[in-house]
Amino acid sequence: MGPRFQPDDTLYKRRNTLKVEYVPDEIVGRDNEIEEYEAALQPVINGEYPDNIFIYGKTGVGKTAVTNFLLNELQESADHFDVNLSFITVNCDGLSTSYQAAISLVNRLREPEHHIAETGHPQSKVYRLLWDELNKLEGTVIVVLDEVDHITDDTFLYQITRADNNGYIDGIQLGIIGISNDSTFRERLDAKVQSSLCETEISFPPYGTEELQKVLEQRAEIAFHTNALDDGVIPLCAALGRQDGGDARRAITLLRKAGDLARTENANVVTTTHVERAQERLEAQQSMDIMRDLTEHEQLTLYALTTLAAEDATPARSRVVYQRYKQLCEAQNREPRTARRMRSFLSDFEILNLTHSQIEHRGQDGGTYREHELTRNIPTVIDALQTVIAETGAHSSVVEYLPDSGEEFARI
Ligand SMILES: Nc1ncnc2c1ncn2[C@@H]1O[C@H](COP(=O)(O)OP(=O)(O)OP(=O)(O)O)[C@@H](O)[C@H]1O
Repeated sequence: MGPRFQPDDTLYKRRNTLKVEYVPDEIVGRDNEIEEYEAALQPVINGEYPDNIFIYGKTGVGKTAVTNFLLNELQESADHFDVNLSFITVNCDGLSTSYQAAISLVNRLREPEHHIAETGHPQSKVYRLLWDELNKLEGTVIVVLDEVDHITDDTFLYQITRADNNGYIDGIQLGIIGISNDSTFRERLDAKVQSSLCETEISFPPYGTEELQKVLEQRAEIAFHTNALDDGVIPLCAALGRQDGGDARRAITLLRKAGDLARTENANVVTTTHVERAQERLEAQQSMDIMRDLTEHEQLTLYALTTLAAEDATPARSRVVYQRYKQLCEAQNREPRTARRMRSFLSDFEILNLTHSQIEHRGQDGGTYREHELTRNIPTVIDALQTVIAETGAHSSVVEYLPDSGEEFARI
């Protein structure tokens, strides 16, 4: 018998190009945004002071990909015209304060052996070190702050966007590019910071079906062999990607998952059925993540609705869900939230696509009420809620869905 794992290149030419880390050489379907962005960067090549730029849009709409692409092009043009340019990228994910952001930038500017510790310095020293490092550079310096909304206070942005005005830097032309997928971030900024960071603002809207199709076609050409995909595969991934918020990352992941399913089944081509099944799995995984991230009382509300579903008592009225929720809270010695609050959880579930609700009319008296049901199957929800079920106890209706028929769980 030969080795268990055999190389398989029937479908894929370069599967890695469908991974999130892959940086495309070319950007498709973002012409307008690229045009605006290019205009904002043009001063660099003219030797003029660059504008600070603020890029915003939902997740997966190409903000980072376009930024990397244009900065590479800008660097090439700068080299060509002998313009002195350097750029530094800081991903602010994990940096929650201005202090951490300033230290992180200092360290990005220093060689690893000269990095400073992440804590223990007076704030004034950190900024002094930052200005020292920046002043060692020459020409135009662009600092890219990706996921800038993770920095929760304005000090760092205030300092860095005003460094020149305040006389802290000298001899360099500093431009800041802030990137964010939080639509409320800009409004939360102090007015002064807002006006200096957002000198040029570029919005990246969600991708439409046609644009997603272009992105997917470009990627499929490098990732798959010719004829590895059935004709309907890319249009379907694009249409589903559009429905899921016009997110290119998700559309590309869907294509990869469909390819993987086809490969596992030793199929010679990827078909639309593979895409549909891959979509189902992605949705299940996504809702699983969402449910696990809910707060304790949200989980208890969902648990309550699930027990009703397991008793075949859904769609259930908010009032009925509340009774069950209270019972579960009591079992856990938790003070229940008000009925109104619990109803707001139920509305949120609908937005998250975990439940569906509809308004029913009471008949003669003309009143209305709302009824709720799960959109996910019971075993999936129970699986996601296992921690809260372990803490609360297993309601008799769901015992059969628990591992080992709930042997390990206290009963309610
Ligand atoms: N126009 C495009 N052409 C080719 N690939 C693209 C394009 N737009 C996005 N992508 C790809 O989709 C994925 C997500 O894009 P990107 O990281 O730029 O999104 P983003 O808007 O920065 O999202 P986030 O806010 O979540 O960081 C990346 O793998 C990127 O290569």
